[in-house]
Amino acid sequence: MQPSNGPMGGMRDRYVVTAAQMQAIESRVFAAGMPVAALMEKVAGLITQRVMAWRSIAQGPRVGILAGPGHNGGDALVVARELHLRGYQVAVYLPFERRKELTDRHAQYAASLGIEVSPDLAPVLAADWLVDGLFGFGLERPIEGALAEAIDQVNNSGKPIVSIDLPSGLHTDSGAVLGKAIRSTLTLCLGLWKRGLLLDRALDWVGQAELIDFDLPLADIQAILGPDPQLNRITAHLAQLPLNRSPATHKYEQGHLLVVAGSAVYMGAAFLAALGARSSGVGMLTVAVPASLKPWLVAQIPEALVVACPETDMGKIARVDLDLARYDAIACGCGLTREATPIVQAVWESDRPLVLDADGLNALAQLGWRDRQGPVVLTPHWGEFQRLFPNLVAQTSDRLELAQRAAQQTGAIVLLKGARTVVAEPGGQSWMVPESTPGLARGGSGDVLAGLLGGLVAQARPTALTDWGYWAATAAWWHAQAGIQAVQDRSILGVNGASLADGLLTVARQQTQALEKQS
Ligand SMILES: NC(=O)C1=CN([C@@H]2O[C@H](COP(=O)(O)OP(=O)(O)OC[C@H]3O[C@@H](n4cnc5c(N)ncnc54)[C@H](O)[C@@H]3O)[C@@H](O)[C@H]2O)[C@@H](O)CC1
Ligand SMILES: Nc1ncnc2c1ncn2[C@@H]1O[C@H](COP(=O)(O)OP(=O)(O)O)[C@@H](O)[C@H]1O
Ligand SMILES: [K+]
Repeated sequence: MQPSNGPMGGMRDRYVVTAAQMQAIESRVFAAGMPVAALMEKVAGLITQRVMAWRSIAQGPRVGILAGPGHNGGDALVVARELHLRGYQVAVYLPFERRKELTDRHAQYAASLGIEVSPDLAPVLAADWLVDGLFGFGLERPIEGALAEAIDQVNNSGKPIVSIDLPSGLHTDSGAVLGKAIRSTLTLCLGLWKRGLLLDRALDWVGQAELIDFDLPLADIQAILGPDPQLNRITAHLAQLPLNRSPATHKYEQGHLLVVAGSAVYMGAAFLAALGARSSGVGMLTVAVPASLKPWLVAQIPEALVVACPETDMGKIARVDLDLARYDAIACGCGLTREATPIVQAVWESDRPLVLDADGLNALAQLGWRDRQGPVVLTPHWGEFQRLFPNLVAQTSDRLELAQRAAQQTGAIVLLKGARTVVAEPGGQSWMVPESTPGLARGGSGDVLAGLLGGLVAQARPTALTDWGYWAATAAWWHAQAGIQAVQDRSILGVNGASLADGLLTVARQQTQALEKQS
């Protein structure tokens, strides 16, 4: 699942940069003596290798190259030259009179080899596949006019497109479309992951994304991002799963999670949260549900201790008569219905670590934020987030920034669910989940995550807030990987509680095997 680009690939894979940070890192490399032209050759050589593996001459002999005025265009022109020398039929679209010097020289040399280089788009549109090297992280202003029309034609051509660094027209930091953008099939991000590529709003443009690791020195990366970067892309390398277990351990040492969930209307939510919790490996699982649900739930998940709570006429939990101090963590909210306020108040008053999801969040939006003794993890989807933080939503649409501001404002860990889930903790650390599947976009997926997260923190018992953020991000990563696994096993239609639970265990096994290989 991980891009494996050299022995250090896994290490660089975790970093996420803005355009300014990338520029600063590259400047250090150039200042240290690496010639710009030499780096361009190296990078374009790696891109060439990758695109040749993607489309061989037999699969697509005619290649159209879109080249811009800056070094993204320079990279593209070197790729054009290399593909030409290897026997592809290459045509270059270069619609800019003014170009950076290095780019200009590559354009000249490509033309001297007999490659068709022109401001005419037609030859490029006749190709089998395209390489987009119009703009990289240097895009400064919206794409308009003739170039915007050309991008429309390219997108409407339906040809497979590989973008160099990022789809031209996407803002490197925000992932927003600046006027017009190329819709890529494959994006080869150069050196370090650009922030904008990992945000939901960019996904329809990015296509499949891969990192081309060109060996940026870790010292230069860390000089700009710090030794312990604020923003991390969470991957298999970072996820410390499954949790260590001492041979002499017993069930209470492995964490005790209380799940408070379910109602007559939303019975399944309690079961799905319990499934997620069970797959986390938690030592003891107690599930508090309305009394009438107990026989059914026990039959579904016999290893859970199911507690029958007094219920209202409508089949909702009336109160939770439990000594909450006994639990290592509480996951509350799945399927409680909108009348969950007294339940949320009760768990809020305990000092136990609390994961609040679904109706727990809706109740919190009604109650308003009050300080609490124990740590809180909020796991909203976009709708719940808007209800909880209308003031923040009015300020920005950047999901990562929103999660960060919400964490700062409340002191909670905020896990904002989406196609690419983001996690932020109040101290400023945040995490982006880089891979997932739209197979997870169906009712119930989030309940499994809430249980999984609860089970994980009940075992890991983090203390520092950064560790809380890390474990929340790990749960989100694990859940997304399980979704990907479930799609592989059961098709995109087959992601459900059972296949997700199976997927969680498969991912845990893969992690164990990867660790064994390393040691
Ligand atoms: N040169 C090197 O050695 C390396 C180059 N890389 C490549 O260099 C790229 C960054 O290069 P640059 O800084 O030259 O930036 P770009 O190639 O992204 O483009 C910047 C150029 O486009 C112009 N421009 C910006 N917005 C425009 C618009 N809307 N309409 C028309 N012109 C516009 C700017 O004035 C500038 O000339 C990276 O994305 C990557 O592809 C590196 O990633 C790897 C190392
Ligand atoms: N398009 C998508 N791609 C990847 N993951 C998705 C997508 N849509 C939803 N998800 C994931 O599925 C889960 C849905 O959770 P949620 O919205 O709470 O649904 P529910 O309450 O019905 O379980 C979240 O973990 C979210 O990140
Ligand atoms: K590009």
